[in-house]
Amino acid sequence: MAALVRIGTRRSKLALTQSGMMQRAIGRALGVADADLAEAVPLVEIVTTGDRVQDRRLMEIGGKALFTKEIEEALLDGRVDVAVHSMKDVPAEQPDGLCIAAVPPREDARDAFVSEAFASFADLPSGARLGTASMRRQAQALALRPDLQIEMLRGNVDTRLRKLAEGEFDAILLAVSGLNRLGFERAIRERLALDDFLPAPGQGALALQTRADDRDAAWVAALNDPATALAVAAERGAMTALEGSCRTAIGAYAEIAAGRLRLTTEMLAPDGSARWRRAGEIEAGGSEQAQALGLRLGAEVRETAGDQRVEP
Ligand SMILES: NCc1[nH]cc(CCC(=O)O)c1CC(=O)O
Repeated sequence: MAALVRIGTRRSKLALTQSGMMQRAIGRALGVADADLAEAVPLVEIVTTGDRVQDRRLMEIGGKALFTKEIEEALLDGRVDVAVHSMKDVPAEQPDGLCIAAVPPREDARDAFVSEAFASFADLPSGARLGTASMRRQAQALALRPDLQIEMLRGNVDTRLRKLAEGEFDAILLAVSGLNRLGFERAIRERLALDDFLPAPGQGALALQTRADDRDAAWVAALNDPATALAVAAERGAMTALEGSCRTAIGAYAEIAAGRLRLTTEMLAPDGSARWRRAGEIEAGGSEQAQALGLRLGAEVRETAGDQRVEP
């Protein structure tokens, strides 16, 4: 049987797990039998610059776009037909010829507190070593607990859990969604309140990226969850207005309740000493209005916060 849809994927366990989930979903949408899945909807592994360069040079040479560049080239060349990304790693702008064609239902958007010795964030003793590479998590943790010692924690989810087990940190923060998908939910000691740790824009959601021509293909449309797509459009609108990058501490979270789309977005000083937050809601409708809500609230935050970027 010939390949119907080829999925380009990074090789990290999380990427392979997420791509495998979407492989099964695309197979179902196409009516492919389980036995034919690997041939009809193959996973094509691609190593990205972001995977090769695992140190602080990454921020200097271009940040999160480096996790998607080689996969986008494969899409544009026609070597693969779809890529599955963690939404929060997808830059604001799509390259010419590509689009985010579907946003599947979201996992838990919250951050997880992971620790061997301590049951919750509040239980951390004064001066405890908290591992994270995220400006946002650093600033939000320090806003609540300026006494903590934030330490750089890089690598994929397995590497981060290993470094915790080796005793380099008293606790680390990771996305609940990644841990759940990888089957590590037992590592989670606490799911942190959305209000304290407002998630990264798109956290917990996936993005199905295709060539612009495939935007309306039936197998793509079947995977889209309109409520998640709307929430993510609002969060990413805020991200755009806030010029979010690895060098800024920003958060955005939206959800639909009783037909209304409610967005909260914030920027923090990197040391957690100040926090600028806005919330607003509109009737849930089109993704353009959702994005406009994000752009408006994000611009308001940006206006009051000023430039809170950290120089590389
Ligand atoms: N930047 C790393 C990254 N990109 C996506 C996820 C998984 C969470 C998700 O689905 O948003 C993670 C790991 C983490 O933050 O713990």
